[in-house]
Amino acid sequence: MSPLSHRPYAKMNGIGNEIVVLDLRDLAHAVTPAEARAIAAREPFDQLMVVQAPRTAGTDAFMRIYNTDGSESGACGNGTRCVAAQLMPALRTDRLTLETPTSLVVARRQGELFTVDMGRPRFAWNEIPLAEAFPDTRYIELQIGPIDAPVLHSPSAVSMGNPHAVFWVDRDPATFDLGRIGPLLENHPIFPERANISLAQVLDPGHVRVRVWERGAGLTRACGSAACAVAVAAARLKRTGRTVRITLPGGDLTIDWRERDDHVLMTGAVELEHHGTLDPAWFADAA
Ligand SMILES: N[C@@H](CCC[C@H](N)C(=O)O)C(=O)O
Repeated sequence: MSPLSHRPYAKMNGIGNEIVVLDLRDLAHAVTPAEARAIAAREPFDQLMVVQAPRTAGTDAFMRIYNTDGSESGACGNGTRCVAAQLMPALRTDRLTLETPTSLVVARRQGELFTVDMGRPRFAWNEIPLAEAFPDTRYIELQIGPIDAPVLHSPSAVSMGNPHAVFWVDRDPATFDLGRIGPLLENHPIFPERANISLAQVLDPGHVRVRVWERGAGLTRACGSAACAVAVAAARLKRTGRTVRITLPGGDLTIDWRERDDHVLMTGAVELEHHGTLDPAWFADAA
């Protein structure tokens, strides 16, 4: 029987980003991609946040992030807020330091809102990563559609601990068929580790409307790291200031790209949908 059998989980969302939080702090088990996919098939999520016992002094927990397709991500802003909402009451704190395989993330609570320090954005082509050297990633050479009338072109590329491409559009992102275009761009050879794809419409210097196709998960109602990527890319292009409201289909996030230390802070709400228990039958084919 899978060690995950009968484990309780929390189904949550971060402004519509569907998140399952699985607390395995008392169980030494590395969730496999097949197990993540098995859970996604019965309790659909955009990300599965697996919380494990802390590995480093000064941290509160270790965390791994799985997409619907079983792949792992280096960052998940909305999921981190959900993990914070689950752990903070039990640990009797409003501030947590969470370790992932690639970074340390600090989360704070202020009333109903959770702020996650997503760290520093990275803009170098090989850190995003891109398959070719681009000296300036504010716009990269990439387009889809007819060569003389592309549907989308010249995205900004950013790493927020995971790869993002941001296409600037001048009408409501909902009017694009992102469900069709998203997979083509996610898997474009220019992104050797695939990419999260955002369409962003700057409404004014303090407000951007965004729609996201997530790597490994598809169309989503929200993506926190994409909101951060859009905010820093827009500020780099001087299209916005460093503090912006990002409106996603599921709701709003406030992103503050702090001048003092270059860190990106993401603030928003979370919602608990229900609690559940992992059924042993789900893992019958996930060995
Ligand atoms: N929804 C997340 C980002 C999820 C990770 C992404 N699909 C990837 O593979 O990088 C967020 O809120 O940041």
